[in-house]
Amino acid sequence: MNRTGNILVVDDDNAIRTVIAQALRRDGHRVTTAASLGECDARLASGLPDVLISDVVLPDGNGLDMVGRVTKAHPGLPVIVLSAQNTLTTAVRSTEVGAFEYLPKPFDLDVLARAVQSALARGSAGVAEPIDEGDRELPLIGRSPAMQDVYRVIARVVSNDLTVLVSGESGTGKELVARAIHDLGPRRHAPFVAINMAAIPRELIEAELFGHERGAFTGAQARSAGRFEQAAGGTLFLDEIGDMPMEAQTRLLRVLQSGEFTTVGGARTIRADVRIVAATNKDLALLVANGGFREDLFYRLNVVPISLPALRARRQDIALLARHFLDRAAEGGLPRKQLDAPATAVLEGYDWPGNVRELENMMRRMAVLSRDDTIDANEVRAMLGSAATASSPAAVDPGIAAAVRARLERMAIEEPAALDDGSLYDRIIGEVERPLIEALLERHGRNQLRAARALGINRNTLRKRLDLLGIDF
Ligand SMILES: Nc1ncnc2c1ncn2[C@@H]1O[C@H](COP(=O)(O)OP(=O)(O)OP(=O)(O)O)[C@@H](O)[C@H]1O
Repeated sequence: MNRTGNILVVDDDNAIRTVIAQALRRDGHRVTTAASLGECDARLASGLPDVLISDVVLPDGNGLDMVGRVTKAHPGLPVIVLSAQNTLTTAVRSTEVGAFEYLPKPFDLDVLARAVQSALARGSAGVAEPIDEGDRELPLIGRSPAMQDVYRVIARVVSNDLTVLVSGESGTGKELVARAIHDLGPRRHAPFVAINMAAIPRELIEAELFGHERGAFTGAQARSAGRFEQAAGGTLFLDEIGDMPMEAQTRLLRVLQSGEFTTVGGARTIRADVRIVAATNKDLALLVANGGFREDLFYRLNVVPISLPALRARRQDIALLARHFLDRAAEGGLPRKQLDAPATAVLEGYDWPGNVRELENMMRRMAVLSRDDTIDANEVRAMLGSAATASSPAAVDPGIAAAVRARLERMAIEEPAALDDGSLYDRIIGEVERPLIEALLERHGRNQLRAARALGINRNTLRKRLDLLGIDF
């Protein structure tokens, strides 16, 4: 059954305030509103609501500072933060100041209604203690809805020790997420230690993880601390966990169950005081189904799953990331460069099989190689090679796209039957092909060999096309 309660909505945008208030009233809640921090303080002074909903940017100050004060003074009051500044900073700051929930704008009213329900259900049963916030730089760039989801999960796990399993294609930022979880949480003053299961010989993985005693195996000349010990108090990042050999999986599972581990070849048992973040670019559930990964270990690791989107699934972040990497290159002493709008469009149209890493590397190369301060679309296309032109809808000149659309519209009026008679492809391509070939012949002094080379077709093909299109040569 739905609970109802007193809700205070703080937002300086009249329309948003009204829409939220109406929706919540429809659900049976009693709603008061405030358009500023001053008004909010006045409402709070005359009585606490059951749930406070607040925007971040308010005309007389920052909503998050107010939320921090309110949650400190009234730890039982659940606060839902709304924000159009959709960064990891806002998501994490919201959690740190003790907010119950963070919703990036624009949000779905149903989602807000559900958040209000769980806030009422939680009531004073316990809201996260506010954490003191220093000025920490947050590394993850991206404002797409897919990244917002990632930020919300990160914000939820930073202050606890739940095991996180990050999955995503290579270069999507899995290690960066692991580091963010470490850097933002209470373990940040202890080490972050990474180990890549795919990069270490299989027979050495257990010794690397748990350490070994002198003489434990051939070549073990001295006692060596493993990564679990090195990461004590901090975070252990198990990269490419899908490549972990079975025996090591069994041992890892025992450690996760008992909270203790034994060094290889030694009787010493050591308490495992680490937070585990694992990552995989393989489908671990599939590996489990095929018998390549222990099911019980999978569940132990997959307590909080974070799935990172491929860059092509969040194209709206590409411009932001590209600028960020150019700025970083400039800070690192390389020439400062910027991208013009068509160049950005080409980047946005490319599929980025290597994800953010590929974009980062390319921006560094552009910073070095591009001649002008402003990088243009041709340079980007040249750098991306044929892949960009072939796969990228954004790489099509907008003028050509508009001309083709206009041609189709004219056809629809003048000869509508042609739209359905199966000749469309040849007709339209023919219309584009003719001026292209003519222009190139002209450019190369009617030298067919050179025109064919420039077109990337052989001379015989060019001749056939000239014949077919009835072009004089
Ligand atoms: N959202 C992001 N914002 C800024 N930089 C990013 C982001 N995602 C990834 N990067 C950068 O891209 C590069 C690759 O990221 P990372 O090493 O975390 O990827 P990964 O998924 O762990 O890759 P792999 O599976 O190949 O190990 C790094 O240099 C990282 O700093």
